Amino acid sequence: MDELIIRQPDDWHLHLRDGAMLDAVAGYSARQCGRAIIMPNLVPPVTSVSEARAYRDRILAALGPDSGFEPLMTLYLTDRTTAADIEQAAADPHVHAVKLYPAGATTNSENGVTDPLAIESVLAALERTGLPLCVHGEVVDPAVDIFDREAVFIERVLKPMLERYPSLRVVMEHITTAQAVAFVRSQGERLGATITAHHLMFNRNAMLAGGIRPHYYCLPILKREKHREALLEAAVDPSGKFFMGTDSAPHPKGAKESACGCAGAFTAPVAVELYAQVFDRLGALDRLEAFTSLNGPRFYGLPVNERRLRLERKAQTVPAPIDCGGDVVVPFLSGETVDWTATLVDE
Ligand SMILES: NC(=O)N[C@@H](CC(=O)O)C(=O)O
Ligand SMILES: [Zn+2]
Ligand SMILES: [Zn+2]
Repeated sequence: MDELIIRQPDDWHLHLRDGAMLDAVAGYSARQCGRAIIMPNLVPPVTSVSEARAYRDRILAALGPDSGFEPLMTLYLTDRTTAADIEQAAADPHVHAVKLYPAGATTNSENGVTDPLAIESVLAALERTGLPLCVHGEVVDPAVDIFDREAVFIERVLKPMLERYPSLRVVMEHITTAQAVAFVRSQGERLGATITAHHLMFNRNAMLAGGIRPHYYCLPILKREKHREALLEAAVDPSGKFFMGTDSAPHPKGAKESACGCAGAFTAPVAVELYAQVFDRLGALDRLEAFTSLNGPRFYGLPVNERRLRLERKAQTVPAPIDCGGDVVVPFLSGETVDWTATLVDE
């Protein structure tokens, strides 16, 4: 197959940032995706419906009037979030989920939740309203090895949470382990998961063997090969529980190429192409559309997109570093070649 036309994908986990960075990066996602779940880990974080609405307006302004892109907003949970905040979020047409960052787990998570099982009234309100909880699923316990933090989170936090709140709807974001794949499979429809392109493509050798490559550093951290293999099986799984979430997370070049580099891979410029390459090499292009464009809308209770995206087997070079207000952002795999080229089909 050298050409394939699929329903327009959505990105169920995306960081667009703010200000000059937002202006520089937003167009890359809008060129491919119809909608995206917008992560709220700005500085300061997006914690209220009014802040989410204002952020949504800034995203739409950055894109201009003809983008057709719909930002699906989320609220950042803190120790101070109330059940009333959740009721208000659930009633708002632009807020589609709330995000749980265990405090200290990842980039801009300092204001996150200290003890996820302690926010009982918030979890009860989520269960009552049906608003999904998106989770960065890693424990922050310094005694737990960084490569085990996701698997330990499932045992210590996610399992008890799903038992206590049997109707709570949860998306385990950016899963990276065989344990996460098995756990998502073991639960009913109310638990879904997103998978990034970079976790499907690479194991931790890509980051650490033959030199340390900071652009491969993201959280949860890349794992060993057997985990990547489990993710590949999940991505092509007919269950519909796994869907595309790029976790495209731009940072200034200097913050990544540093003695203490920050976590995040900016994959948006070629996101769908990277997934296409993965599915193609698995001989599973026929499963791509379900993963990129059908499973996510089903989980979130939204219609599928009407537009179509054309994928051609036409090699392209991943863009050079992008200028944004004096800083530079380096796309993941910048300067390297990908096998596919995606273009939106005109309506
Ligand atoms: N994934 C990352 O490594 N970084 C994300 C935060 C996150 O999604 O955990 C970021 O905001 O930079
Ligand atoms: Zn995360
Ligand atoms: Zn993220």
